Amino acid sequence: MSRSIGLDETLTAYVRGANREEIPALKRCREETAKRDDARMQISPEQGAFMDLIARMTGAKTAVEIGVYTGYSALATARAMKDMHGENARLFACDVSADLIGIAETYWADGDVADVIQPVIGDARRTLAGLVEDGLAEQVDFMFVDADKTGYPDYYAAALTLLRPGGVILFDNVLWSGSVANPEKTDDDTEALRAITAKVRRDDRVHMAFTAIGDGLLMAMKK
Ligand SMILES: C[S@@+](CC[C@H](N)C(=O)[O-])C[C@H]1O[C@@H](n2cnc3c(N)ncnc32)[C@H](O)[C@@H]1O
Repeated sequence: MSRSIGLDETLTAYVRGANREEIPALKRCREETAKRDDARMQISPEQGAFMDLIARMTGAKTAVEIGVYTGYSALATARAMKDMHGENARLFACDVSADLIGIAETYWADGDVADVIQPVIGDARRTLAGLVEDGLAEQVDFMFVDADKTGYPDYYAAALTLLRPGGVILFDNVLWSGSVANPEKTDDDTEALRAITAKVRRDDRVHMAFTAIGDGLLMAMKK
């Protein structure tokens, strides 16, 4: 599991203690995922709390997540959505890995949100195009992008079609552990993250904020 960039252990503990306790299914997802070698892919509990609130602030009834991993962020989001809209909420949870979706589904069942999460296995570029074909243009309230960094520009283009006016998109990892501010880092992922930040910054179709929550969270609201 990740911790917010720049915070030491003491401040991280304070931030976690200042937030409300996770529901048991989120706690189990976090604790069991921590035993995996790739656990740093998971968002932090404070980012989960933040996403819960953004979902509530946008009144999210229809949402899309790209990059599920073991299901923590989708569970946090779907729980807020189901509290507001009951079984009418729908979160499309996209990942290339059927194995990971299978793990996530155990936590979603535990958190009583399996009925409002529709897992979609495959490359998210195709999944998003499919959602547009299925008539979801301008129907989506909230999107969270936390997958392959070089895909972010494509996900943003699709998001501008899918989001309703006032809908919000969050891009995770836009600080990339600080690499984006290091001119010596020119790998594809770092360059893609710089590019999406620059693109959103100059895009008149959205309001935006670049924040240092987690590993950097770029937020945009469609006008
Ligand atoms: C950083 S993890 C997501 C963490 C997750 N949001 C959480 O809360 O724990 C990134 C995920 O993106 C998935 N992924 C990578 N490339 C993808 C693609 N092109 N389409 C869909 N999912 C992808 C990976 O399989 C992985 O599970």
